[in-house]
Amino acid sequence: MSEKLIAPSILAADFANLQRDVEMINHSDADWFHIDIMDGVFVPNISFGMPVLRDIVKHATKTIDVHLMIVDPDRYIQTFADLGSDILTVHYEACTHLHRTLQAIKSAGMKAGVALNPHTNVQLLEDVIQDIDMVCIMSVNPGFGGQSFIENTYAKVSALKEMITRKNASTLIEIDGGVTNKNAKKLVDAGADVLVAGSYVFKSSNPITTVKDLKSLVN
Ligand SMILES: O=C(CO)[C@@H](O)[C@H](O)COP(=O)(O)O
Repeated sequence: MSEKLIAPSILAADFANLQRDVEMINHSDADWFHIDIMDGVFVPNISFGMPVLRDIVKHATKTIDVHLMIVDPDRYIQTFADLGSDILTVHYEACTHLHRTLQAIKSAGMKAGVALNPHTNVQLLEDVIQDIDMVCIMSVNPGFGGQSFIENTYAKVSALKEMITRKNASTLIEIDGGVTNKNAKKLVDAGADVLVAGSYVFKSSNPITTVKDLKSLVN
């Protein structure tokens, strides 16, 4: 079984102590930085943009996993590559020409991810799954941290895993929203490879221990 990865979501960090929180992730057992970019149009919230990402990248020593919750993401693919994103995830619901967008992300030197809102059926990816490096299944409605996990996610993960295996693809499955020690093992057992955790890590009394425990729970 391949190693399961933990990606703390910077959205739940203390933005007045951002360098401290970035260094904390550097020194933890976490694998990736998960960075949420929200435009206030695709989702009803605005997070932060390029200058903040640039400064995170300056201090981060791990993979930069950027999740774009924005309309018309094609406009910014090269910008996020230049800023140092390793993985760029766009929303299925925001892309008219998803195949073209995936090609553009890869041509810019990044891994290409596709995020699915809770209402979006995984079967819609059947014809492009071999072109996708990672599918991010949203287990909350995107836009805010600290929401409750949607239970139907387990069934989506199993269905997607079945498709990936059947198509002989090497796509990773990432889960984003409401991840805690209560659902992590069940998600991995269903086929998840990467767990994004925001509030559960940053609002805990000892984030380093929380990440360590989460990591060992799923490996
Ligand atoms: O994309 C999002 C929210 O839209 C997530 O990345 C959240 O940041 C996860 O936060 P928690 O649910 O773990 O607090």
